[in-house]
Amino acid sequence: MTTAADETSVLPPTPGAPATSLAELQAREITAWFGDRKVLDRVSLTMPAGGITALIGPSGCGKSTFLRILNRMHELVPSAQLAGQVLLDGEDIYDPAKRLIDARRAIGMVFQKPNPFPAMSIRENVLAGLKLTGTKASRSSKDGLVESCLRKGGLWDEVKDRLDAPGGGLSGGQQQRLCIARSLAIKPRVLLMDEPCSALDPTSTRVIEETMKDLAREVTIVIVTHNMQQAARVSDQCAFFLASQGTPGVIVEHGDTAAMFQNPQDPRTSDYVHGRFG
Ligand SMILES: Nc1ncnc2c1ncn2[C@@H]1O[C@H](COP(=O)(O)OP(=O)(O)OP(=O)(O)O)[C@@H](O)[C@H]1O
Repeated sequence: MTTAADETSVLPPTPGAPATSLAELQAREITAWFGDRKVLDRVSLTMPAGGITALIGPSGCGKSTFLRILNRMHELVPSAQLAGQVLLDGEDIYDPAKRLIDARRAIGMVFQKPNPFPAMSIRENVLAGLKLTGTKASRSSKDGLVESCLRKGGLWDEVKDRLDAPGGGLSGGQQQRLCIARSLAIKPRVLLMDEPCSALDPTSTRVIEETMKDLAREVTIVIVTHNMQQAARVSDQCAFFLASQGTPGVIVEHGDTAAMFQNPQDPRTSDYVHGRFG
């Protein structure tokens, strides 16, 4: 179980630090186990800087596991093991010399179920990452951060007059956008989204999709989705995962989203994207 505290237990950016550049994320030969059960086998994927990569595939093929490996959340599971590399702009986040906290700071995560701190105000939710790490910031810089993150999360206009109202009082779609704003407050270079719209209605889903497209200008996005229309609408590239008959998950095919949907190279991809299984 992942909690909101996991999501925000990261260091805030250094005050006055320059804006970060777009980052490429590269997974190399990732193999993952839970206990002695191998669930991913030598999965490699480059997620381009400033692009939206969608991870698609049937239930149980390892998409969420792969996503959680991308910001070192897999290692929170006691039985979990891993081989391979995850390179953020060429530097392996699993290098023993690297700090876990730096990986979590650079690579944020938004979960399937919106998980704001319900009793905290909207403003406090956005600032939760700063607060948890005890970082001092002036009232005016916090105000600016709250506004910019809520704007980027596509929520500002709806909440600007009630920033002190509890986060738990927002609708599901608004709560998810609040979680996006909260993850942005620590200025991640990559944002991982695990089925972020699966608990939302179609209108909220479209608002989040528009928010994602805007965000991709400044943060690399990787999204797990079961919704093929959503993958087609939002992503630049797709990776199709499959774990056939108890074998570990692999990427069957990946590439430009339009090509994956219109002219897939593998018949299994064609069957999946056209809804013939999964
Ligand atoms: N904490 C865990 N402990 C043991 N096995 C796990 C754990 N989490 C996932 N698994 C197993 O790893 C495999 C991959 O699961 P994962 O959740 O990554 O798949 P998925 O493609 O994201 O599925 P879904 O689309 O249903 O979310 C599955 O067989 C699952 O049962």
